[in-house]
Amino acid sequence: MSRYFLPFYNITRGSFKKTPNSLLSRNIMKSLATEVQTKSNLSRDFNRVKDSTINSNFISKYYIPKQGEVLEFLHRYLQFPKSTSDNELRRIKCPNCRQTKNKFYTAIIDLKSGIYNCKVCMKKGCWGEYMQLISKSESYNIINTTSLNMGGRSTFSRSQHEIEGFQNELLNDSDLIDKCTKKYGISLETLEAFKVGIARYHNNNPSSNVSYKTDEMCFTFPRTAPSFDELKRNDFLNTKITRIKACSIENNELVAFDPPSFVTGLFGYHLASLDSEDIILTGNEFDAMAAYQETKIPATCLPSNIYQLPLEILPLLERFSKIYLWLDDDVEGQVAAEKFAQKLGIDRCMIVSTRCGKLDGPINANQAIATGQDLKEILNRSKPLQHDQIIDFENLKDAVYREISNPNQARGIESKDLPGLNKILKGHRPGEITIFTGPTGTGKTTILSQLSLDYCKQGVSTLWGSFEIPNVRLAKKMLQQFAGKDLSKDTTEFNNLAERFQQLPMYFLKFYGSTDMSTVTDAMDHAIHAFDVQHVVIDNLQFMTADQGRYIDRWELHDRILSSLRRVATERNVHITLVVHPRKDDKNMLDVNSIFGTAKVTQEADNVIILQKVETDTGEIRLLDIKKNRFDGTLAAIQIEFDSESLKIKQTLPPKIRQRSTHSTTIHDPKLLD
Ligand SMILES: Nc1ncnc2c1ncn2[C@@H]1O[C@H](COP(=O)(O)OP(=O)(O)OP(=O)(O)O)[C@@H](O)[C@H]1O
Repeated sequence: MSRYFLPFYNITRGSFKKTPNSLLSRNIMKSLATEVQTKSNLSRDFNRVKDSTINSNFISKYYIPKQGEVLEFLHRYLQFPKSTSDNELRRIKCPNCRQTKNKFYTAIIDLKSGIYNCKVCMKKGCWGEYMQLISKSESYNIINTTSLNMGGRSTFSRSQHEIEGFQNELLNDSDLIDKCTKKYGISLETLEAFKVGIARYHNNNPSSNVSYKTDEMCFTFPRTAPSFDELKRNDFLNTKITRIKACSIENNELVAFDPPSFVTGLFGYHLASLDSEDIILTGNEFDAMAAYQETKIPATCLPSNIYQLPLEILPLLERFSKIYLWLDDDVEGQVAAEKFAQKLGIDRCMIVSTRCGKLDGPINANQAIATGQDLKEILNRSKPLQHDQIIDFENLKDAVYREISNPNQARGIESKDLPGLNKILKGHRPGEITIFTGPTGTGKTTILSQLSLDYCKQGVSTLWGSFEIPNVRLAKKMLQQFAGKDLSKDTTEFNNLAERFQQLPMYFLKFYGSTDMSTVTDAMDHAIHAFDVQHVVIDNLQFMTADQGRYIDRWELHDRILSSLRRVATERNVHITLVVHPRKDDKNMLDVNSIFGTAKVTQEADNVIILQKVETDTGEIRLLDIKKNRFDGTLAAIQIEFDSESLKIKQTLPPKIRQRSTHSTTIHDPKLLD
């Protein structure tokens, strides 16, 4: 039966209704007529991102600017908007017209929607288009580990023929299919529809320490993407398998991606025919299958294991007028859902809360199906994200409950390498600024490299701005820390390690040495949009601003930079770690007043960490000394030891944490140094 004879469902009004036959055929003709158009738009958007480099700045046409965003952007990109009689409108230079003396400021932009139109060329455009035309993507200069030549195979490890056979392997294993039905509630038909299979793969999950040398039997979840190169029927969306995600059947920590380098594609994308208006986006494959099985709405999941919606995926979702974001109903899941809704356009996104207010309800679609819930009902109770405005407690209640019931997630990501740090700072939270200082050459970069890697392995997408040491040297240091040993003594493991390392959401700014802050801010903004960056490390303020501030005082320049970083941290909800050198004084121990700059530097910071180098009778020791902690005020120091094999620090055992009063002027009790 052709898909056009399937009943049309209308769930926008919260109910499933069969469409009458006459209307149905009209709808069919209409959708057939628009399909060719939809397909060519999809092809154009898809190819634009696929063929471009990592600098691409694709912005969804559904994206809605936040309050004040349009004006701020116009000022930042020196567009000098002119006022009009209407307070909501500004006259601007048209980004499409060729400008001549007589033709200036020919366009009008709406400050709320960002929609612009030009009275000379008659071009009308949305805010996303305007931003793309004005901000030059080449200037972003961001690279990932693949661009650093640390491996990066982007072709399959198996032949196309073998990959196509994975599905049959599963179909022949009735015990496993039985298990899927009993354990996950997923039927054979659903497994077949999503082309799920089985095959042996070795682990390349960077966050697990499990051996990656032996192959394990895994479920294979293919990612599919449109294929435009064949001259087939134009009313049909051809797709092809672009990447396989393999998850061990026995151990869910074991995950492999084939090819390891990112390739555009989504799980179950082939199930969304060209006339599909709606799609469900879930956290993982079993959630997507559960949602599709019960609601019959095409469903897909995030491409990797973390809350990241890469830029390359956005064009694939442009054709849907409604996107249900069905992520885990906890703090991390709902924060990610809100972020993705902004990126995809809040007016077409519905946020699904699986618990539907029930405190002990299921957390995701897979748990919901396993516990016999009505998934259609859960979907019907989804809500749109509110536009920026004042909200009452009723609207905040669910979020407050999620924070109370998930205190660990609310405290932030904990360091696995330095448990003592968690006892003091409690975790690494978005929206904060950490100032990190210490005497020259004592290991600031080394420690931040280790800590950022620690958080990144747990899914925190990270952007490094290394203005002092070249990216290749920093990445080499990080890879050694990732391996936990000196790779120069035995290079045989390099390829395997690089394959796992490049799965990390780790990005590097290509800027080096003195760089204008507005250029850095643009790149940061872009990385937050494109790679869902949650942690930015800037090493260091002095190198980034060297030779700048000729016309203003250097300290004033630093103050302005701190204000601008504060804005990014708060508005974009990212953690910014900034290395600031101390003033040149020869005091043995440093304190907050030793940090270079005015008091504003430490005032703007939520956390201040000082790497102390202390001479004792028994030799020199190093401490990580937390001097400011806005989260709960705990101040203490931990003693650390450096291992030159792994280039990592560890806390000396047993942890010697000494609580100190915030107002104490005593720096350290010498007994700490035993
Ligand atoms: N805790 C430590 N103890 C001893 N040596 C260390 C320690 N941490 C790092 N090192 C080594 O010291 C050297 C300098 O380290 P690193 O570049 O991290 O210091 P830094 O404080 O960032 O330097 P700078 O002040 O120049 O920015 C490196 O060779 C590194 O391997």
